[in-house]
Amino acid sequence: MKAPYAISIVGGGSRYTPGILRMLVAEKGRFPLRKITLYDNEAERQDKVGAYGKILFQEYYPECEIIVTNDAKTAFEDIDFAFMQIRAGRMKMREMDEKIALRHGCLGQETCGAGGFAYGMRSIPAVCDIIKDIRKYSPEAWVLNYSNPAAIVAEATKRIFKDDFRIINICDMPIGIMGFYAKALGKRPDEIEPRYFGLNHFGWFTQILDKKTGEDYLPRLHEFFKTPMAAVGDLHPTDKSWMDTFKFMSKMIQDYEDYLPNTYLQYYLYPKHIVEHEDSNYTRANEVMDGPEKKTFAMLDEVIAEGKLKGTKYEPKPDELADGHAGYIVDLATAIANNTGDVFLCMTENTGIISNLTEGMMVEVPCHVGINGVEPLNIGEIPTFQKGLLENQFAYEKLTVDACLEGSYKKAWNALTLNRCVNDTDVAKAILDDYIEVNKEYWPELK
Ligand SMILES: NC(=O)c1ccc[n+]([C@@H]2O[C@H](COP(=O)([O-])OP(=O)(O)OC[C@H]3O[C@@H](n4cnc5c(N)ncnc54)[C@H](O)[C@@H]3O)[C@@H](O)[C@H]2O)c1
Ligand SMILES: O=P(O)(O)OC[C@H]1O[C@H](O[C@H]2[C@H](O)[C@@H](O)[C@@H](O)O[C@@H]2CO)[C@H](O)[C@@H](O)[C@@H]1O
Ligand SMILES: [Mn+2]
Repeated sequence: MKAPYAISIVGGGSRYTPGILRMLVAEKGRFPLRKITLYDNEAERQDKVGAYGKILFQEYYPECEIIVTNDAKTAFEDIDFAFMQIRAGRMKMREMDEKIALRHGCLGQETCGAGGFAYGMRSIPAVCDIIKDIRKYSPEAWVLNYSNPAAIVAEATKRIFKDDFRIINICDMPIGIMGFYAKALGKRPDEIEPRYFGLNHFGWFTQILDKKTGEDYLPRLHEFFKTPMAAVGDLHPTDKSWMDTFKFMSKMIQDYEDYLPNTYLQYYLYPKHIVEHEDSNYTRANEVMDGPEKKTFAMLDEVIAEGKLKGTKYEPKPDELADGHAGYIVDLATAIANNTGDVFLCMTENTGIISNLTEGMMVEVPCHVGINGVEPLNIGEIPTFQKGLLENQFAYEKLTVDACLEGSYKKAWNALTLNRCVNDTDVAKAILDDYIEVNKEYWPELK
């Protein structure tokens, strides 16, 4: 692999793609491209993103070719990287995932609880079929996957693409939280580094280290975030449900003295509280469709109508690039291409990294990343409380992948019963049967 690189963005119609394109322009010095291909199984939205991308690259990256396609061969031939961010079933199925669970009195969430189970059952075949295509045309391309639910996708890709070290599953939540910690510390995000363990969307920060002095800021942050208002204010100005999520972090920190929790642990440690505060007629999927998604595509329409970016209100400005989502995946690709060994949180097989957890679990831990892939830092033994939670969550994730790959109704039922957000045999069956009804075109048949 040599610069300038060729990359494919899989799920090119994603609302995150414009941000990634802007980040690639900004990082062309460290990570130069010769070709970028947008690939999607739908045309309408991707064509808009593609038209925006062509204007952006015409003005800021003329040396890089940009192609928009629904054809796998065109998308995956002769590429060095695939950035994957598909949503199997799109937002309409996310809405179903969330509302069906709530109808049964259980958490409805994109990647957690019963919602995450339904989403995982769709994502496994969709993501794995695409990776098979990528491997057909570019056997050594790096596959950097954001497609959720990343924990379940990581467990499935580990099994189906054994030892394929160029498939890396990642999440931007810890980096989003770290951005928040940095503000509270009065530091830049790149001045601090996490020590962390867990499964994806189910983990804990154990240290927040100053990269220069090695000082651990976790105790200071623990004290700071015990004050509810400190956990939000202008530290994370975003929409209501994210503000609520970051506010709730204070409650978790007051209740749990050890470590700093990933925000997603709220769903597993306080499922009753969360369900009581959900609106089963208007869930996060509705908020996203009415909010960020609508805003992004309105922006694209305006830019396309204008036919330019320079001199308009949408002209990309360097200080407006603070996009954790785009930054993370571009930084990761840059670390691989330049063999930097920088530390990223990635999902990787537990080969003794966490000595008292099941071998093979796809744990999310700090890894040095370079041209030979991820090299995890050792974690050692973890406390019984976290071990108990993680082993149960892993059993749920493993059974979900088993159910999908084997077409097993029983294992799907077992998985849902095990999930801390369901935790009841009869409720699990009722939810499963409702999900089967609406997922016929996405799930394998379960017998
Ligand atoms: N890992 C993380 O931390 C993280 C962070 C943010 C978003 N995400 C994930 O990124 C993905 C994209 O999010 P979004 O809100 O932009 O979703 P979206 O609804 O815009 O979908 C993205 C694109 O995927 C395409 N797609 C769906 N199935 C496909 C298939 N089989 N082949 C090719 N394309 C397909 C859709 O047509 C759509 O254009 C989701 O899975 C989301 O959960 C992950
Ligand atoms: O509810 P959504 O669709 O807005 O977000 C779901 C995703 O949330 C996390 O990603 C966040 C990120 O952590 C945050 O810092 C900011 O960048 O927004 C992102 C997307 O909204 C989570 O990591 C993803 O897995 C979820 O898909
Ligand atoms: Mn995530």
